[in-house]
Amino acid sequence: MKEKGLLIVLSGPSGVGKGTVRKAIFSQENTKFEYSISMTTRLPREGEVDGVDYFFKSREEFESLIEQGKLLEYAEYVGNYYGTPVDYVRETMDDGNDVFLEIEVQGAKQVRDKFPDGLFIFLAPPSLSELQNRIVTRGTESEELIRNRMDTARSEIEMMNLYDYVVENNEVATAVEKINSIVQAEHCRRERVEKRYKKMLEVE
Ligand SMILES: Nc1ncnc2c1ncn2[C@@H]1O[C@H](COP(=O)(O)OP(=O)(O)OP(=O)(O)O)[C@@H](O)[C@H]1O
Ligand SMILES: Nc1nc2c(ncn2[C@@H]2O[C@H](COP(=O)(O)O)[C@@H](O)[C@H]2O)c(=O)[nH]1
Repeated sequence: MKEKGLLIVLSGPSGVGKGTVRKAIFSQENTKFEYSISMTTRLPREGEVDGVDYFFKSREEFESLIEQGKLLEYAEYVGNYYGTPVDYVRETMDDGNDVFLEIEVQGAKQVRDKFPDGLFIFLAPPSLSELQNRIVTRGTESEELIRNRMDTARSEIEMMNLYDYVVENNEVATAVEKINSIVQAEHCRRERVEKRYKKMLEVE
């Protein structure tokens, strides 16, 4: 039987650099992860493409997906819904491929409840002032939304002790290297456990 893929969850406050780090990971030639494109009711930002950055949905469409049980997790974040399509995640893992989710903290908590053996990584900012500086510099949010996202960030940072790993995003390349090593180490750990388990079953 095929080994199941690993579920990798990258989470952290808005503006910390999750998208930047994820894009850097996926731009590596040897990346073997599959990225799960989320659904959202947020309007596309300039340059964002439906089916690439997100699947953009109306509130009615999103609520219907919730009712049909089509989402692995979802959250209402600063006035919009965001969620992960469950079929894509399960099918990809069943095919033996690792799935990479880039989601906010409430959603990560729901995934943890459903997939306790997933790999949960919290991307942390060097400081709150640098976090604010990054959201402001990105230039995509109004002043009010920046305030809301920063308020939410404080409570999100308090949740970082629930994660398997915390990676500080000081330099993008260093954060990417750390995440690669964490995933590699997790694969090795699982292989070792699997071998011991098979050996034990052979003996008895
Ligand atoms: N290590 C870094 N050093 C300096 N700037 C960074 C770093 N990582 C990301 N940034 C910048 O910070 C801003 C926010 O990054 P990004 O959009 O990737 O964050 P995010 O966590 O995905 O945000 P959101 O959750 O709102 O989607 C961008 O302008 C990005 O270029
Ligand atoms: N719970 C989920 N959160 C998600 C998902 N996809 C993205 N996100 C997170 O939402 C915030 C805001 O995103 P933005 O694109 O509007 O800046 C950010 O933290 C994303 O990581 C998802 O499927 N579920």
